[in-house]
Amino acid sequence: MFACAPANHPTPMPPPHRTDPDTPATDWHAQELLLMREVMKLVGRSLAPAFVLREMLHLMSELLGLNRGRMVLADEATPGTSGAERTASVRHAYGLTAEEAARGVFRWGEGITGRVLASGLPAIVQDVDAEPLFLFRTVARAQLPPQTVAFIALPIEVNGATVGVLACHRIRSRQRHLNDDLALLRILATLAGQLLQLEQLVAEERRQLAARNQALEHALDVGSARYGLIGRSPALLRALGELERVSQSQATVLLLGESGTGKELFARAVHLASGRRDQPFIKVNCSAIPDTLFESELFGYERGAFTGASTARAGWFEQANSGTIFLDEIGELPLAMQSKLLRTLQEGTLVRLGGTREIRVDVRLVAATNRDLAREVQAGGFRQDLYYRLNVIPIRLPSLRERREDVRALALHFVSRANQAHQRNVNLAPDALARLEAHDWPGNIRELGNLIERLVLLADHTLVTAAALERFMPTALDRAPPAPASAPIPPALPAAGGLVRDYLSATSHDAQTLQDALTRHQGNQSRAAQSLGLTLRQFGYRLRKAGLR
Ligand SMILES: Nc1ncnc2c1ncn2[C@@H]1O[C@H](COP(=O)(O)OP(=O)(O)OP(=O)(O)O)[C@@H](O)[C@H]1O
Repeated sequence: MFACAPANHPTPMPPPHRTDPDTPATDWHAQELLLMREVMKLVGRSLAPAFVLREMLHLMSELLGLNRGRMVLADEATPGTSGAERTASVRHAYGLTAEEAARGVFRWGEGITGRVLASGLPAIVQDVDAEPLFLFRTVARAQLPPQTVAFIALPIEVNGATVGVLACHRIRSRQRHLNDDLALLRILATLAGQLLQLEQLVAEERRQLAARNQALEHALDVGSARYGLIGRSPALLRALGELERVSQSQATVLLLGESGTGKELFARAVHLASGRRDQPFIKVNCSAIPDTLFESELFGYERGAFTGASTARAGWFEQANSGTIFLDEIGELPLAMQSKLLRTLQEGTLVRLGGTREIRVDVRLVAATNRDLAREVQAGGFRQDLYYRLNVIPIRLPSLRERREDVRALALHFVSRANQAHQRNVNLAPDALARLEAHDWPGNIRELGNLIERLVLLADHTLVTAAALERFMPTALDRAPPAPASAPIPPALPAAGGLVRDYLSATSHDAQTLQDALTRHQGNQSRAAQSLGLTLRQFGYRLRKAGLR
């Protein structure tokens, strides 16, 4: 007979039977204590429920004759599964074959096990043969002893919800009271629930740690392994992949891309990813050096090479020895210097200005340009042989338009950088981030970085919404076309003695002119300086004087 009894009113049991197979002298109380002691020892040894629960079922059988014990636990509900469709399966068992355990799957409400799952109440079947609801699904009748077999099933609860069933068979007629079994099984079911709850907590904690770990790994990835390059767009990762493939070789890398796409950061990444990472990285902006100074800047000079050369000086190439030299805007290199550069690249030697001695240098060249060098070659402005030499490994850097997915990450990166620099606490609202993402960014990352810096300094509220952002967004007016990439360097700076610049008043340009030049060139200081006929250094000095930097 099947009975679903509330926890504190177990079904009354028949008196012990004479045909009890147990030894009359069995001290059940001692057996129970032994079982509890062993189970507690197991818990102390391992909190892994799989191990403890299986051993618990084993001890139930060995010490108390509660056979074919099993834990039937709720299966993960797939989204949209209704209550009635939920299932539970045998997860831990003792005395069942693998096939029997595999058959033990029950829907909520199905058979005795399903009813315990659905009601949360214990069930005692005094005689499985007399109970129409008994399914014999897991263990066929033929596999059970021929005597009258009882079945006990108790709910396992976690946080007040039924998550499974602890069940077993026993010969009904034994010396030992069924009520005693029920009382003990209750304790074991409670313990099982606590172990499962603990397992859930550990799994949740582990999930949180894994997520945190992933976030930290991501930060590390972004911060160091990926050389400070923010972004995960396929276009950026493709360029980065190409970079990493060639970084170990000594070949010259030519970085191609619009202004502000991160060519300098990439050049540093080539250096950092190579075996030269502990050696110098020297950056030379070719557009900031007047023609007359190129040779002495790049290759150095000997004492007395020109008026004012009172001591010898090593040029950038020598200073970059064993490391990497980054020639930015290489399209600006005058033809005469192109030949000298080619010779140094081919022969690995240089001669200082005013000297005769050949100096050996081991330098890896990374060059960058936003010009179409092939066209320059056709137009006669760039040496073909140097072009071929430089173009061994061209890497094209995507514009920000081509990797809008990165705009958010970049914007947040710049916000945090500017907040730190200016001790502010400005944040971007989701609609502001969406607005930034929708913009075309003709000035690329530099333009985005500059906008965020202005915003952090000037925003009225700490949370910047799309509406508040609007006044900072570049207008058509700001988008005066940048100076043509092939514009000649303005004929400012006639050099005395070929190498010493003329004096130019430090107040030669007012703040507004400097700011306008910067705006016209999307914050690119080299180009802004160039457009005013200043060197980068002169421009920087004037910016500082005008309080703009
Ligand atoms: N992927 C990136 N992650 C973070 N910051 C970036 C990234 N790319 C560029 N930047 C930042 O954007 C600004 C412009 O980058 P960079 O100076 O390297 O551009 P560029 O292509 O060399 O420009 P130009 O050709 O005008 O010299 C810099 O402040 C740089 O730190």
